Amino acid sequence: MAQTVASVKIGTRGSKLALSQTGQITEQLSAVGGFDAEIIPIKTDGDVLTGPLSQMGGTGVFAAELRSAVLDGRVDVAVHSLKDLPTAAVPGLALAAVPVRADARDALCARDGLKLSELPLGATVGTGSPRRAAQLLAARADLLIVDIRGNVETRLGRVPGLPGNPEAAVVPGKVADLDAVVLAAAGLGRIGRLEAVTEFLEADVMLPAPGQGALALECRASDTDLSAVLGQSLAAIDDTDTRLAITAERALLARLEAGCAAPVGALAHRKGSMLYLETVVVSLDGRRSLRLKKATDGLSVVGATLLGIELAEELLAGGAADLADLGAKA
Ligand SMILES: NCc1[nH]cc(CCC(=O)O)c1CC(=O)O
Repeated sequence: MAQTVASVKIGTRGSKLALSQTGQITEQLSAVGGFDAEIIPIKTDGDVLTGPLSQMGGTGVFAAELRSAVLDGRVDVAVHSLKDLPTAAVPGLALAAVPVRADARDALCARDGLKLSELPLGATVGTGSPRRAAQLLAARADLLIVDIRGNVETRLGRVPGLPGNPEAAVVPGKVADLDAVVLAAAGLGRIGRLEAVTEFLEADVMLPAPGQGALALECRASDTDLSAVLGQSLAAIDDTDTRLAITAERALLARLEAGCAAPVGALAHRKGSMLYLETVVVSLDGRRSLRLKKATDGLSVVGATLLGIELAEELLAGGAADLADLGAKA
């Protein structure tokens, strides 16, 4: 490289959350140095279309356009939220880095500082996620789940009085009509809205989506020019434990052939010489669930993958497919 500084194009969705996480990652990559970085927002169908997520072809819409931008050279690297990245491998793309995971938990953001157990009978809780809805109903059958979508701030805006919400008068026509919403703690942290959280939901109440809280950097698999410039930086931000955990979670999801709307939670973590994976499948009404946990001492990508596949097969043997439509996209 001698004295030349190459410019690396980093692709991201254009939402505030995506821009903020991409900005943070770009700073970490640049700290290792040797290149200039340019952040390029890519519009995705998920950003443009409105209406229920379930009618837009699933979460894959968020990732597909970013992925084609990498493949056709509009950008060199894409920064994805890992939980929005379909598990099927895309020829020509490589998972270049998985940075250390942020808080994987879901978080309740309720009016008046209320916790889940303190919400009044029949309280309204907003979420567009069947996984969150089913687990909320499993904990509190009386809740009224309201299907909402939109970006993180729009969702927070549905709950009156949350710290950081704009004054009601500033957003005419927007009603704060819900008792609570549930969002990923990681996303709230990345846009500086953690003070809206009234309760972090632990794994026994709500298991997160596979990959939640983690990011993925994807680049062209055969781009040797890029790896010469960026290889060291990518290696520096890659986190082995996070890679193992998300590998197990995603192998489970892939083996279940679970669609984006499947009420499946999964969370893995390494502790000492073991990798643990916990999973739950819940019927949409929250009445029936199957929860399993398994560990391996195979601390490798292969070991993690096998752990995910084996736990998925135990779920299927236990009747997971009778509890819920695992392939559900709607
Ligand atoms: N489905 C949207 C989405 N994709 C990634 C995050 C942020 C958290 C993360 O990186 O896992 C969110 C928002 C949310 O679920 O609250």
